[in-house]
Amino acid sequence: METVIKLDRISKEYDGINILNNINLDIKKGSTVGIVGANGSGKSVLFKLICGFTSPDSGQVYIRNEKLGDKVDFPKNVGVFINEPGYISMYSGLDNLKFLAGINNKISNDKIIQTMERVGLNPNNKVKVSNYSLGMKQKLGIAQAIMEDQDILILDEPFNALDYKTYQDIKEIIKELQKEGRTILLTSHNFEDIEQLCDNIYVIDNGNLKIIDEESINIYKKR
Ligand SMILES: Nc1ncnc2c1ncn2[C@@H]1O[C@H](COP(=O)(O)OP(=O)(O)OP(=O)(O)O)[C@@H](O)[C@H]1O
Repeated sequence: METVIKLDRISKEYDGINILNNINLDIKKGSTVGIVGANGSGKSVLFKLICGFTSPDSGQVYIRNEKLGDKVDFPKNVGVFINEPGYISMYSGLDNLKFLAGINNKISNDKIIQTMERVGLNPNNKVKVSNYSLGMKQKLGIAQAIMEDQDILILDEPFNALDYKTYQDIKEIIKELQKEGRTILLTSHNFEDIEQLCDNIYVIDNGNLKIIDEESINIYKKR
């Protein structure tokens, strides 16, 4: 299976502390990979390195065999969901997505509307995003990450602070995206979700990235 994300000996430190220490990672097309680790262990830093939002102190990130920082700083066709995504608060959800879609200008308004409906948002809802509930904002974030049919999805805590119904809805959407063959990188503080959704699970521990195998999985379930 083709490798779509490759981290080659990546190190990153902040304020003299090694957040990621010489890590390697190889993610195959169409797989779902979970990253777990304690608060502050470096999960978001890892995701930001893959999105090109920050650069490593050493090592290389390759997305679809293209080295970041060479010809491209930001990889193409990568959908990113980060916690508390920034929106234009006085715009409606639809207008926010239209604005964001205008950057690449590759999808129609119909596609945006369909994507909103897909994640359970009403495109005709004129409520400003500043008045959206947290769950609505999360759904809008997912819509933005998938609306251009991005084949790589970086989902940092997509289930955070959701009510049960919205949590289930977003989980179902992720399962559909898996069936569509998208490559997904996921974090969650709920190990059960990670276990249920992911083909491979890694933990960041003291700057090291280790795969969680069948033998060690019970240790993490208990945490
Ligand atoms: N821009 C930055 N400047 C300084 N320190 C940073 C920066 N970004 C991240 N860090 C530090 O890197 C460490 C890892 O942060 P990161 O956000 O990746 O943790 P995390 O594993 O995603 O945590 P959580 O589970 O709480 O979301 C933290 O100690 C954080 O303070």
